[in-house]
Amino acid sequence: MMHGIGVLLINLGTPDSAEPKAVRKYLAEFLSDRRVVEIPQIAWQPLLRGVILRTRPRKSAEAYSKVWTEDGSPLRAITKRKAAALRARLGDEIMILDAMRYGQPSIADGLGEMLAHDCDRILLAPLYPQYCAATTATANDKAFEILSGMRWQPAIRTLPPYYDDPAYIGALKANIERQLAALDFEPEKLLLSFHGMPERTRKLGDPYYDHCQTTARLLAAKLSLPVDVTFQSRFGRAKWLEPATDETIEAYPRKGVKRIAVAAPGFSADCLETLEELGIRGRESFLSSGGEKFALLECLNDSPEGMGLLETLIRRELAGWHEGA
Ligand SMILES: C=CC1=C(C)c2cc3[nH]c(cc4nc(cc5[nH]c(cc1n2)c(C)c5CCC(=O)O)C(CCC(=O)O)=C4C)c(C)c3C=C
Ligand SMILES: [Fe+2]
Ligand SMILES: [Fe+2]
Repeated sequence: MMHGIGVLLINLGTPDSAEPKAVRKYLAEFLSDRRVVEIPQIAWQPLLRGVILRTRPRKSAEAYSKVWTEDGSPLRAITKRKAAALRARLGDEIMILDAMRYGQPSIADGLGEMLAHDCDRILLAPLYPQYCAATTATANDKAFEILSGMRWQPAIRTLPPYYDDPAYIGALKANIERQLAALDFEPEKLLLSFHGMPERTRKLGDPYYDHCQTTARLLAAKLSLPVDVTFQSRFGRAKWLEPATDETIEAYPRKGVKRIAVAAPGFSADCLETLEELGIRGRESFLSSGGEKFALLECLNDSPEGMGLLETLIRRELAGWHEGA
């Protein structure tokens, strides 16, 4: 082999433990990212330090503790499993590592390990199907920030968003249909819930909202049950993308929809936002408002469909770098 090739799978990040102290550290890093909160720092930092970091860590820690596993944070454990499964598919000539934009394992450590193993060509793969500056761009920014200190940089490629890729839509369809077939009831509706962002970010030109709508439209055309699209995880008082997942779920029974399945196609791995917000709080709110049957479907994770997709995407981006790709 003439060139060392590295693939860095990057996901959002997660605290090191479900303790308030670890959650506070994570939130401080996450919410100080100017790509995530687009309020001038002079106005934002006092609010963050004064109010948010005094109250939210305890609340979020409680939520994290409900979904924490033996392998730690679901997001981190699943992303790690994805890397291992991709290694098995691509072979050990290529160095495949997982990293988190916030927290551990860090992008700096991942890149450091690749450079120590003479990788001179590195594919950065932020695992977000829909582009958002608050997720995709900040992951790449972090990697380039680290490279900015190097005299001799590796060559870099970045994985493009894949929100309309037939391989992605096909993987979602297969994964969702497999799970629907295994339910003990027939849902009247499939809710597709995407993570939200401020409406202002959309007005400023971020394509995320349109990417989500395109994914949903292409997927819905391949499924046989009616689909709704909503946005979850609203944070703060500003207007976020609508309609809101929580309000939609609560209103269904009143409108005669009593059996639903919920999927979160924008998340490459299950995490706090799917397992706790949808799977626990969403379920409770649906059932207590008169709903009868509720199922949260798993994300692509390291399922056969999810790994088939990831292998397709990564091989495509390695073309010309790796012969056998
Ligand atoms: C404050 C603004 C936030 C924006 C903008 C935002 C965009 C965004 N986030 C994801 C994916 C994930 N977010 C997760 C957790 C999470 N998100 C925010 C805030 C914003 N997200 C917070 C404060 C948190 C932490 C938990 C909490 O206290 O509520 C996660 C899960 C992390 C985990 O550990 O499991 C994911 C994944 C996307 C795709 C996105 C862009 C639209
Ligand atoms: Fe988020
Ligand atoms: Fe090779």
